[in-house]
Amino acid sequence: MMDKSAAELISITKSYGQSIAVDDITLRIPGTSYTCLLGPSGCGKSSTLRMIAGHETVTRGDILLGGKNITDLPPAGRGTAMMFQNYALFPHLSVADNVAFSLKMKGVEKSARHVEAMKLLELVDMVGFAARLPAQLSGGQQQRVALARALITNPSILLLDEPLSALDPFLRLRMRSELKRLQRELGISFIHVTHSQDEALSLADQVIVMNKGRIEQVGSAQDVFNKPQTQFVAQFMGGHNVMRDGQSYLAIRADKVQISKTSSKDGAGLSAVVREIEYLGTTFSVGLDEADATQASSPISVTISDALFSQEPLEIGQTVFLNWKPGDTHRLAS
Ligand SMILES: Nc1ncnc2c1ncn2[C@@H]1O[C@H](COP(=O)(O)OP(=O)(O)OP(=O)(O)O)[C@@H](O)[C@H]1O
Repeated sequence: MMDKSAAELISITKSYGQSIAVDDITLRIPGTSYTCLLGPSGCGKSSTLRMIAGHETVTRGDILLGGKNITDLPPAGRGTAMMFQNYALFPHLSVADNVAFSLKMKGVEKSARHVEAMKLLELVDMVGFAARLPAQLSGGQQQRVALARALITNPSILLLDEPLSALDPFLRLRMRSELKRLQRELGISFIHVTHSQDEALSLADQVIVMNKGRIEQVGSAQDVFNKPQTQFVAQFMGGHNVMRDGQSYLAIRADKVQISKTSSKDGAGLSAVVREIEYLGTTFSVGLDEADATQASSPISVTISDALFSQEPLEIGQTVFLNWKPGDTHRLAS
């Protein structure tokens, strides 16, 4: 039997008037998986999520969940639940009543919905806060309540729109592992929209990189980071240099480029001038310009360990030679 939490988007397009926000995307979300939709602002990731949730109509295409076509179903009839960026809790309702809200709408009797709400609050470790109002909670606690409220409908897919962006960096890391734990424990699929590369890489079984309403690349976190297929993905994921090689482009990770102060005997190595040195704690990031570029070329970024840099410190303005193993380069499609 088909996994209830597997979804398919088939040739989905979303237009707002004349402008196309999502342009004919086709996508498979495996069951019981954590998927991140990643891309810059305006690339269409929220529109895609809202179409899956049923909060936005689909201009063209079909959405299947567990093999069933849900394209034209109302949000509550889809088997999806959504958690919003601002949590959207009702300020005048207690935590328990917020969590139980959708059961009330379904006509579930008071004591039964209270029992369910407490179960969900236990799942997110918030039982002790059941009687409080949202205003009496921290941002992280409000978020847990919002999660409990979304999960009480027993969805096959939980949709999360920038769920961590309102939290401070410390809490963000904690909630990140919490989300992953919940997804595993519940055995459903999470689809999480983010513009943060770190967030997507650390959470997702499947990363979907979007750009201008289209999908640039789909793959595991490691694939998308180590084997970017396009210039956009290499540059957006960061940590890579994109270099022209004849008619095409190559990507190479910043930590795979070696800097030496002298050229090797066979004269190999790209001559470059050090323009910037940034200390990042355990590593140094060195920015360089190609010394004899015939045309405008983008700066090259090299990451070296703290230990290596200390052995042979570099100076701004110094000319050095860059080398890398051919096997570490990666040809880009465009
Ligand atoms: N309700 C709307 N009416 C008109 N245009 C819209 C509407 N919602 C989104 N858009 C446009 O559609 C495009 C995609 O927006 P969307 O919110 O899906 O992108 P996003 O990748 O989620 O961006 P962000 O990270 O900034 O939220 C943008 O150009 C946006 O201005």
